[in-house]
Amino acid sequence: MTHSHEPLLRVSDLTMMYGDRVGCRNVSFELRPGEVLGIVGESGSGKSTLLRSIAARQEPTKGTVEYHTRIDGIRDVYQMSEAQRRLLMRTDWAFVHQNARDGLRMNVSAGANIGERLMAVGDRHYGNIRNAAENWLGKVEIATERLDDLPSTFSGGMQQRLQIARNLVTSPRLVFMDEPTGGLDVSVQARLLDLLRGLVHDLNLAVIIVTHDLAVARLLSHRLMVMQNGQVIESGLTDQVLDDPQHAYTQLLVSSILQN
Ligand SMILES: Nc1ncnc2c1ncn2[C@@H]1O[C@H](COP(=O)(O)OP(=O)(O)OP(=O)(O)O)[C@@H](O)[C@H]1O
Repeated sequence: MTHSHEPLLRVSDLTMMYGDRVGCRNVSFELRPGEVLGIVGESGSGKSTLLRSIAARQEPTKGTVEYHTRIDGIRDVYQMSEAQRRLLMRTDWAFVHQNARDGLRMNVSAGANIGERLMAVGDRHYGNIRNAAENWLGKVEIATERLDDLPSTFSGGMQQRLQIARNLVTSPRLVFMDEPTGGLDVSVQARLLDLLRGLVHDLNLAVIIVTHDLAVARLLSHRLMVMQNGQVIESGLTDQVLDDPQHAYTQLLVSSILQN
């Protein structure tokens, strides 16, 4: 069991180069259980590169990502075997994509999308799996009578909520989110944000969320990292960073939002 004073995740000196081009450079931070970290910055600043490198989706050029696993204690995720890393990614970790289609299987039912992740961790009891799927549809505010429908018959907001249910059914402790409300109508975004905030709080999830939307960052994150040209130029408590930005770039980012 992880004690709350121990970090769940430790990222040290993470650098990702694409040839000569910097994706992200020298990023270090720790994340505790239940903590929500927002990564903000303009397009091309390295947010997605950093997220992918932390989430074991793209091996960095340099640096380490250590995670406090339930079974083996602290492990460097890039030193794990492929099988161990895959297991981690579909049990204790989750990844919510901006485009729900990237995180769902569109040719199987909503219920199967949720159940599949449970089966991947060894659950074989059909009744239990169906109950869990129904339960999770309810939690993400989708009518349970839609259990056997294909995700392609869902609205964009419903697909995103289904993706969240599929991700959370295995009770992960760390969730990566890449612009989870991007591409949705403003009213749909607000409802989704509300739902996410409730789930993150109720399930005590640690989250790393990439967003270019400072309002989303403010609502969900405890702490913020501001990126520019692949580097973290400012970090701190969300309210501190947004209300009293120290770096000129952060000041510009905050004031440009306020003017809109
Ligand atoms: N697969 C790739 N190959 C080469 N260069 C890449 C690749 N992915 C990203 N980059 C470069 O790395 C830098 C950071 O890009 P990244 O996509 O991480 O930024 P971002 O902040 O997530 O941007 P956005 O908000 O537009 O998604 C950019 O200069 C980009 O051109």
